This record gives sequence, structure tokens and C-alpha cells, in this order.
Amino acid sequence: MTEAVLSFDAIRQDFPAPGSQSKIRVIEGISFEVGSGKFVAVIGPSGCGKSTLLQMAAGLLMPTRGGVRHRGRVISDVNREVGFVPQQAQLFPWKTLAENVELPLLLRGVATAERKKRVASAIEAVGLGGFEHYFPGQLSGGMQKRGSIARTLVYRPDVILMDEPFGALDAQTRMVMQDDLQMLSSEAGATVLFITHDITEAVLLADSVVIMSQRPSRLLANIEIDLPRPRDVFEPFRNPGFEAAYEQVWSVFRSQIDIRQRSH
Ligand SMILES: Nc1ncnc2c1ncn2[C@@H]1O[C@H](COP(=O)(O)OP(=O)(O)OP(=O)(O)O)[C@@H](O)[C@H]1O
Repeated sequence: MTEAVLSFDAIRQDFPAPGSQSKIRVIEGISFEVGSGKFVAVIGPSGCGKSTLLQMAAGLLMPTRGGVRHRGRVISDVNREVGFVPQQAQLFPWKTLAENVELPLLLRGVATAERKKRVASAIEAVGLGGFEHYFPGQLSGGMQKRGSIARTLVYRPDVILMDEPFGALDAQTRMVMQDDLQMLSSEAGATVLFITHDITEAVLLADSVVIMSQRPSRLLANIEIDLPRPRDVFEPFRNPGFEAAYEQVWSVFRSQIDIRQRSH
């Protein structure tokens, strides 16, 4: 069995209800693991607590009950061994691409020569060689997203947390980025916890898909996606076994979506 890098153990999360003394239960009893070198996608209806789980893994929020462990250690403070790729690229607009990517290394006190080497290789890995001196405003949305991924890869975090990283991209750029991410993460043997609303994206990228229910959210299923790699993200249905895997996820997930019967 592969070693668990992250484990979520019977997580419950209550938040104070804004404007009242009561509490809202958002998560009720979620448990799953992210194994070493595995790509785990989490899907669930809007507001079910997916981002909340990432915040717990990053040590920015402690669960009301249960615990999150990183390589067996209970996370009780900011977890500096995770890398976070947010929904928006969030590069500093006044810094060049190279300076943005270099920042985490500066904060960690990495020596200059090593910094330069790692920045160059991270920028190269995401296909942005030649754009080092561009400012974020001079890059397209997709390129900024690549920059944000390079800024995470550069310090080689033990786990990469991605919160709908491709949600805001156009459909074509999104496919290219999915393909790149698949290659980068398998080459680096990276451990990734990835949030998405998109079942196709989840099935194409993940080794397993965790499906959460509506609030208070529970774990509906944790489905292993045993499709050969590399997977074709451009023509999903050409991947042998894709249709069955998609159907397996959709058959669980569809109960969580309001599909209204309209008579007109
Ligand atoms: N600090 C907070 N205080 C109060 N409520 C919160 C807080 N953080 C999150 N919530 C609530 O918890 C619920 C889950 O939020 P979260 O952002 O984790 O959902 P999500 O599944 O990532 O949603 P989406 O798919 O729409 O991004 C939401 O209803 C939100 O209003």
C-alpha cells in the first residue's frame, strides 16, 4: 500500500452563521487519503466545502472535529510543505515572471545560484521560456496560470493543492493546461489534491475521484480511475475505459445536482 501523504480523518466543520448566534454545519464526517505520488480530484456541488478541505491541508483552518495529517503528523499550524495554486493566478503585477517565480525561494533563503537555476527550470517546465522578463499584465490568462504553477513547482512542495486552477480559462487553453499538468505531475511524481467542478477533468487527470455531497457534506464515493496514462485530454472519449469511468462518477454525482423538471 502506498504511504498516505495527506489523510483527512472524520472531518467535521461548523462555521458561525453570519448575522446570528447559530452555526452552520458544512462538512460532516469526511475521510479520505492522498497517497504518495497520487493525483486525487475532489468534486462536489458549490458550497459543499471543497476549498475548506484545502485550507485545512494548508493548516489555515482547523477542523471543528477530526483531524488532517501530513505524513502522519497532525496539522496544527500553517503547513509550509504544501504548495497552493489558487483559482486566480495572483502573480504580483509589479514583479516580472522570473521575480514572481523566484519569490518562494527568496522567502526560504535559497542561495542565489541555486535560485536562478531552479527558476529557469520551473519556467521552462511550464513552457514559458523566453518570457522571464515579462510582467503579468503582459501575459495572457493561460500564461499567468502557468506562471502561478511554476511559482509552486519551484520550491518542490511535498503536496500540491489546486483549487479549480483552470476554471477561469477558455476551453482550448484549459485542455492544453490539463495536458501540461498531467505531464508535469507524472514526470515529477507529484502528489496533487485537485478541486474541480468538471467531471471530465477529474476523470482525465486523477488516480481517484472523491465525490462530496451537498451540505452538510459527506463522502459519497471515492472512485479509483484506473485508465492508462498518458490520457488524451483533447478527445476524452478516445481513452479506452473513459466512458465507463465517467459514468461511474456521474451516476453518483448526478443526485447532487438540481436538475429541474420544466414543463415549459
Ligand atoms: N470563514 C467562514 N465563515 C463562515 N462560513 C464560511 C467560511 N468559509 C466558508 N464558509 C462557508 O462554507 C461553505 C463551504 O465553502 P467552500 O468555499 O469550502 O465551498 P466550495 O465547495 O469550495 O464551493 P465552490 O465550489 O462554490 O467554490 C460555504 O457555504 C461558505 O459560505
